[in-house]
Amino acid sequence: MLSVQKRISGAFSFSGRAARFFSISAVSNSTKVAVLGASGGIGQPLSLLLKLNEHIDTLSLYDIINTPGVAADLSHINTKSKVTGYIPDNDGLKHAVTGADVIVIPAGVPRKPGMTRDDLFNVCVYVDETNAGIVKDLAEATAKYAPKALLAIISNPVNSTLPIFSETFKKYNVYDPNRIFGVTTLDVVRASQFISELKNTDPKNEKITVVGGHSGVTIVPLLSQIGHTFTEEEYKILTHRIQNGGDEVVKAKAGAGSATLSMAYAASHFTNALLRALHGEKGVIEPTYVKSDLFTPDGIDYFASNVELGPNGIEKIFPLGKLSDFERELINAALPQLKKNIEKGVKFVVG
Ligand SMILES: NC(=O)c1ccc[n+]([C@@H]2O[C@H](COP(=O)([O-])OP(=O)(O)OC[C@H]3O[C@@H](n4cnc5c(N)ncnc54)[C@H](O)[C@@H]3O)[C@@H](O)[C@H]2O)c1
Ligand SMILES: O=C(O)C[C@H](O)C(=O)O
Repeated sequence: MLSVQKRISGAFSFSGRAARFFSISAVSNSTKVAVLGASGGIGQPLSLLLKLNEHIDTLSLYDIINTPGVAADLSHINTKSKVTGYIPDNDGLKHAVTGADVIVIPAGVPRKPGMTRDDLFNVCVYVDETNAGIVKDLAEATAKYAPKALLAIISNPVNSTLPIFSETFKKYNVYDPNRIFGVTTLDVVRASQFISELKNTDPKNEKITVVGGHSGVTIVPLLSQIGHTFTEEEYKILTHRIQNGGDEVVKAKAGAGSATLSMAYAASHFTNALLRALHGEKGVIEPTYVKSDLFTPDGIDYFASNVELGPNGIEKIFPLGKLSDFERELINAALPQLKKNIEKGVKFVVG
């Protein structure tokens, strides 16, 4: 775990006549990141990107299949982190998460054409496992063996899987809402790319906040806040494309899954933001789906908005800021759907 203070005694020899001895104090940057679902379409490229991350000392890969091979392959890359692969045998999940500072979770089945993300909640793919069941099992293990880790949940439907994590942690009396994040970064990445295509700009300069949740109408890009002028038609087209970016990929992959490479990039970006904050960087702000009071009066306990990250997770949740009439309508359309998705996740654990 990070922040273990180590006292290091070292001998530094100088060439020539003098040889001097020093004793120094240093913070051990022993940072462990675990990926659960590491052999999958997202898990593998994400693990590759994390292998390149200088903040990470130990990369722990867990999946029900193939992780020894993925870990062996990645371990030949000449970056500093040590890679270990675990499968369920021999308490693999326990060992994979124990001591982790950050746990990233892309475990679960992806959509096929014609499905909604919500359909993934109940679809049985792995014998008798659904995404809801997979996430609950992983939440239980995490609550038992790594309750202090920062958690980044990618598994769909994110609007419901985050509440499953929260309710499971409550059952184990280890719930800290500041440490559990639903990853909505792909919506932000897409928004920036789609805007740059329309405006012929460099996407890296297109910073956009996407709020709400992570499915269809619950994805609300705040296009009025970015300093471009759009026609009403452009507003509608862009918003529709950002809300349905996932469907674009699912359709193009024609039954072979959903976004994996762009998602790995997005998850790597978000994980890096968590790590930067863990390592003491100030002012790290990312849109993410979290336990939030912004819409509590509407009966909604989770909402994505800009969040400032710190060493213990959420430092501050920012309000949405000034909205256009169009965006207010989008939020109004998002709330009932989000409420249903959240209730479904809570019910799955609480009954
Ligand atoms: N949040 C987002 O923006 C976003 C974006 C893209 C995909 N997703 C979601 O991410 C999930 C994974 O997508 P994918 O394309 O990588 O799917 P995939 O089928 O390629 O990979 C999923 C992996 O999870 C593993 N797995 C299954 N049960 C497990 C368990 N109990 N413990 C550990 N691992 C387990 C599988 O063995 C597989 O390797 C899907 O639910 C998908 O909808 C979310
Ligand atoms: O669309 C999906 O099912 C996967 C993911 O949520 C996405 O936005 O690409």
